[in-house]
Amino acid sequence: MTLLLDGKTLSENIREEISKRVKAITSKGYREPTLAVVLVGNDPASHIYVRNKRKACQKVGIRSLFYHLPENTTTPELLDLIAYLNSEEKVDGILVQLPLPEHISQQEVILSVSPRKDVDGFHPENMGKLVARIEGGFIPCTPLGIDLLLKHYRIDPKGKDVVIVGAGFIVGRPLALLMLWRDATVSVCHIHTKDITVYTKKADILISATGVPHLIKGDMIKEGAVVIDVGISKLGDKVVGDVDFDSVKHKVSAITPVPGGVGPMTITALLLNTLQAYEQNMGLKDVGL
Ligand SMILES: Nc1nc2c(c(=O)[nH]1)N[C@@H](CN(C=O)c1ccc(C(=O)N[C@@H](CCC(=O)O)C(=O)O)cc1)CN2
Repeated sequence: MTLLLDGKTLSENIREEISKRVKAITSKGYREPTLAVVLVGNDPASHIYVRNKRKACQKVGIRSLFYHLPENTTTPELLDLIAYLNSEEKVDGILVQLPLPEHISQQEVILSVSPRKDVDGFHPENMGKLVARIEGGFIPCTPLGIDLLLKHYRIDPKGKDVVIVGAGFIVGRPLALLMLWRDATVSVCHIHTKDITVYTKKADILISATGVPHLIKGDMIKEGAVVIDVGISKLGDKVVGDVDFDSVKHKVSAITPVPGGVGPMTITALLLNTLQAYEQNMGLKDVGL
């Protein structure tokens, strides 16, 4: 029997716990946690993600401040806004929705966010903590969401062959570091990999994050593997993942659906990171809370 790794239900349960924690803290007279969400331009998918993130914040008692800047915003203008948000004591977390318009330097923007408010975990200081296995940094949201999903279903990457298809900055690279932290043997396939099937067929845990609809077919997978699908694409009016679910589902021991798998876990991880930023900013652990 194939196990469906249900990110939607797990997310709802974790969000309920976050909500309780926020209520417990604010009922003692502390201000609410605050996330600044920055969106530049009019990418329709980004608008939807930002709206969903803000809705999720509202539901658990996190205040979100929304900064929507026009498409022609310059890098210095965006850096000015981030400098202001860095200096604002009452802003705990800063999220700059990606992708940014091409004329903006993503690298400069990522470097400008204070590592203490970097709830996306993209700043080199947080990535460095991931490399060095230092607790207390921020882990990027999709890798953290996948880690939580695996833990919940008691799928331990330790000693397993984990194959990641896609070496992007948001998912593939930080996920490889996190799976190494969990003591997996990690392979990362990317656009220049000669034959990804050589790798996918060996995977105990296969994670695909390419955005290429139905790239992964049943004949590319080992019997009994765990398959995690990070891709989200539109085929007509249907939302599909990187994995050809129908040809894969009978061959695997566990699989995430799209939608309802990794996507909701990404947003839940953002809420957890924001709560962590808030608790660190307010020194709540120091006062025994
Ligand atoms: N600053 C960031 N930008 C981006 C990130 C990120 O982590 N930080 N990740 C992606 C997009 N993303 C969040 O921003 C994201 C994508 C998808 C989902 C989601 O819940 N998907 C649903 C399906 C949605 C649909 O029907 O279209 C699902 O899988 O169930 C959440 C977050 C790029 N940018």
